[in-house]
Amino acid sequence: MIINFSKYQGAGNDFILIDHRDSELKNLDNSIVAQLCDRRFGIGADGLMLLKQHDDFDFEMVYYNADGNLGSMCGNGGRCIVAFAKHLGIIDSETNFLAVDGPHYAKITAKGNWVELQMIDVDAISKDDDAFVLNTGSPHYVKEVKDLAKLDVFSAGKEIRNNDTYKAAGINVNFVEDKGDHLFVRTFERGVEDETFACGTGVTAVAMALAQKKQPGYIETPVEVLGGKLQINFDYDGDIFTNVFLCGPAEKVFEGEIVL
Ligand SMILES: N[C@@H](CCC[C@H](N)C(=O)O)C(=O)O
Repeated sequence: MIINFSKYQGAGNDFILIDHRDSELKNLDNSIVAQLCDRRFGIGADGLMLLKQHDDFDFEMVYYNADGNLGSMCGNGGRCIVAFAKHLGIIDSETNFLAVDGPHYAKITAKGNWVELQMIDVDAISKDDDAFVLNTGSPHYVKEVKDLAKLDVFSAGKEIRNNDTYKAAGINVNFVEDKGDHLFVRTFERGVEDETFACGTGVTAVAMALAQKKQPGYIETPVEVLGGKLQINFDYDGDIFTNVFLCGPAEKVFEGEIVL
């Protein structure tokens, strides 16, 4: 069986995308996903997505982490699958699609490769010592640090992700340094079990956690990640974050065929 795929990246968070609408591919074994995402024995990616037909939405997004397991919501993956849907001619510049955490609206701006994805509303942020814990479609731990460029994010993130509190369900671990006019964020991702170049639900969680220090209102948060720049916009009334948009580039890198 030959399966066509496209490789996309959003701020360096990279994904294999497969149009599953009339694909011969019925079920995707977890071990095959893990092998395709492997950077030495496969195509290489932080995750894999299937674009599926859906009766009530433009399409459905099914997301697997690089370890082969079905993941929770992936923000950068969501932005990339919107660009993929546009490439396939399924949508024009706006879409409503379904993901694991519910319906999402997104728009592609005139610049072409810039995708603004609406994320779920968030009304709960808890504390773990001096860190914040919240769910933006995926679970996130957010810790402010100094001199983030020098931090060993792999070791520090791995230790938190595997401590007694988080080991069973796992968590994505974000470290943030406030640079004044923007935030610098680095993330150890559950399911990749490594630092990635960007995490969309992660930077969204970071922007919300740090917005608690600000006056309520409409807040725009520019973020620098290892793979580029993202921006998070939302309304914050002091308790709840609504109209949340994750904005950034989503670009096709190459396409090819998988022989299964
Ligand atoms: N890279 C993602 C997050 C993907 C989900 C995550 N690894 C998990 O299952 O916890 C993003 O851009 O949000």
